[in-house]
Amino acid sequence: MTNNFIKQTSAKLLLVDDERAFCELCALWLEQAGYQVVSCGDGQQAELEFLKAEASGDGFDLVIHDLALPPTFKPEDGLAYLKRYHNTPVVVLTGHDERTLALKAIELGAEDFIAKPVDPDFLKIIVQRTVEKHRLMKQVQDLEAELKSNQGPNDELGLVGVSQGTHAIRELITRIAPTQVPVFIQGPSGTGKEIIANAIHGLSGRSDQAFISVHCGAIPAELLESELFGYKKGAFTGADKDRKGLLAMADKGTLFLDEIGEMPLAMQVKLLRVLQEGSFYPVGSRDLVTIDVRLVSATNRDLPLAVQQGEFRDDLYYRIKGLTITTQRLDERREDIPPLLRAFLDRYNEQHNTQLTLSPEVLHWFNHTDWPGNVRELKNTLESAAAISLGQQITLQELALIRSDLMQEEALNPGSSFSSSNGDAFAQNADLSKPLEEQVSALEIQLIQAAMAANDNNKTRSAQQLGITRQGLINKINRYGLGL
Ligand SMILES: Nc1ncnc2c1ncn2[C@@H]1O[C@H](COP(=O)(O)OP(=O)(O)OP(=O)(O)O)[C@@H](O)[C@H]1O
Repeated sequence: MTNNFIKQTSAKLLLVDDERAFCELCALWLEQAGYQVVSCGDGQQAELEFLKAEASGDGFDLVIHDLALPPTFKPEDGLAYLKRYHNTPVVVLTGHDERTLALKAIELGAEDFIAKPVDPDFLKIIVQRTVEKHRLMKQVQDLEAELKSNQGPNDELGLVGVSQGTHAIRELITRIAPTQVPVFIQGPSGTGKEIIANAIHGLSGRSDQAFISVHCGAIPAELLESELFGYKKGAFTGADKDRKGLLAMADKGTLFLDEIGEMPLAMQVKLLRVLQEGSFYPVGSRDLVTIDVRLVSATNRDLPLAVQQGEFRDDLYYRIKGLTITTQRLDERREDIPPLLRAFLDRYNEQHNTQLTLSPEVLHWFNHTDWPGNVRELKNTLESAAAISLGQQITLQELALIRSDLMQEEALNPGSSFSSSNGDAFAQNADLSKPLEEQVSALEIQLIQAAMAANDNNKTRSAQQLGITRQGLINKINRYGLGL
């Protein structure tokens, strides 16, 4: 109630009417109702005031606009002003017999109309209703935007994250995907290189064709050639029928050569030839196969160094290099951790038809632990914890069952990680001289602060974590005067 009152009374209004006495009277009524009012006698001056306020970041909440203004005093001309106040509601002032004009104004986007002579109570009601409606709409828009940005653009790219690095990669993907330029992705293991390759394919003109992923390091060297090129029946012992290779399968689509740094030198020569000529012979065949593939390759090795050391062919490196995308270790972009957790937990809940959340301590631990295995390790840890969790909320004790480092930390520093979630510890620390209500409030404050700290002060996520509504959380923050 108090909040509403403060908001309402601090609204800023632009009043545009050339009748000075009327303007002054209206302004007086509105100021008495607690509004800030700026009055203008003509449309041009009003537009100037409007733009000035917008530019200063303190725009108007509502424009009240007469339509018969100088120089023409024609209401039809006044209608032209309406579209200048984009995103700000306008209430028009009309003569008492100007019903058609009022309807036209509404059609053009005006929020409402007030017929002259103006009744002060009616004016205040219309102003209050319009201002409040737009504030609510704005709040909804802000919340939606906040929700989106908290999750990180978890769009069709599937690349979750809010860090500058992740944003830049997303931008590169959208720009390079529609072209035919080869893309080379380098970065540590588990940082999303395959997701990036997939996203490039998904946004390219080849998206309805195959995306063939070849794990060059996982296929034994002696099999790599037949896997890539395919073979003809009888080409070698065991080749009892013709078999199409991965290169041919990728025709018209995207070929993703993962761990290309592991490709044996002999195979590198053959691959280079295919990339240069766009054709090859399957093993044991004389029939030339022509292919058209978009090449995306990835490695966690330092490929230029491998080139220097003679372990990777420089001509192949320059052929595949095209545009280079470099992914960062998760520890270098820790702000991606909360949105990644959110996305993985949402996915887990959807797949398992559960509604698991993370306790504030668990979230805190995830945010402050080192992740040498990067996003893959984070995801596996979260999914394992979710799988063994018995309640609605994953607790630190459950996490400790699958993370020996957490156990050790607790053994070395008893009570450190578990204190606020361990019932026994809490009971031992309880101060029975204080009333229950006071202690419950103290615990509530602790949990709110922990959730807010673990969620980078994001109220929506903290509320989700605590299992309450966002408004509920805000009420508690205000009630306890936490000023978060
Ligand atoms: N930004 C991200 N958004 C969502 N999921 C991600 C992100 N980064 C990585 N992952 C997930 O982490 C796991 C590992 O990602 P991926 O296989 O793409 O990494 P990689 O860099 O190719 O690893 P490697 O070098 O070991 O092949 C996958 O389950 C992937 O879905």
